[in-house]
Amino acid sequence: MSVQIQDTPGYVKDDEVSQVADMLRCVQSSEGFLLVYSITDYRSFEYIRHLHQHIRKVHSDTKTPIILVANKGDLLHVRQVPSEAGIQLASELGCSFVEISTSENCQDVCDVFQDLCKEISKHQSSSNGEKRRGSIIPRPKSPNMQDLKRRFKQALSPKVKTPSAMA
Ligand SMILES: Nc1nc2c(ncn2[C@@H]2O[C@H](COP(=O)(O)OP(=O)(O)OP(=O)(O)O)[C@@H](O)[C@H]2O)c(=O)[nH]1
Repeated sequence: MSVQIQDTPGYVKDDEVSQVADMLRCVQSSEGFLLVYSITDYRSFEYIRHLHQHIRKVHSDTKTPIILVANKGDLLHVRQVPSEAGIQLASELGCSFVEISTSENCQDVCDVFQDLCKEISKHQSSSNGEKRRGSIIPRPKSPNMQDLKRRFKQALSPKVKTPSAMA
């Protein structure tokens, strides 16, 4: 699997038409999403719903992989967004949730990207499976051998014309 990562701007104003168009293009070409906010910035948390709506506009499939990521987990003394709020939002949006600190634990970052890749791969194989199932042409029923034998014998036997058939 090859991975291409696209970082989008933190905030995109709705009246910045070209920025919105750029973001929608990026969303369109993506197969999975990490929605990241900072636990020290309530505005970044609130903005997640907005980003999620943009994704849904483009990917109506509710199974498109999305992970909600709460970042800056090391800055607990200036926390504005409780973990519970993140968990609640993730459940509302139907996605998974993780709280990490990119500056303190780079393994967390690797893990979250790996988890997203796994979800994308699972999603791809399940949607490919659905496509395949939808395109299968039903196989003809296997012939009834007794019936075939009977018809074969009938075809070989000399035809006797009955009087009624002659009339
Ligand atoms: N303490 C701490 N600081 C962090 C963490 N992650 C990022 N930062 C800092 O937060 C600031 C913003 O980080 P960026 O990586 O520019 O964030 P961004 O999401 O790209 O921001 P946008 O440009 O708005 O998209 C930088 O000063 C980072 O060093 C973290 O986990 N802990």
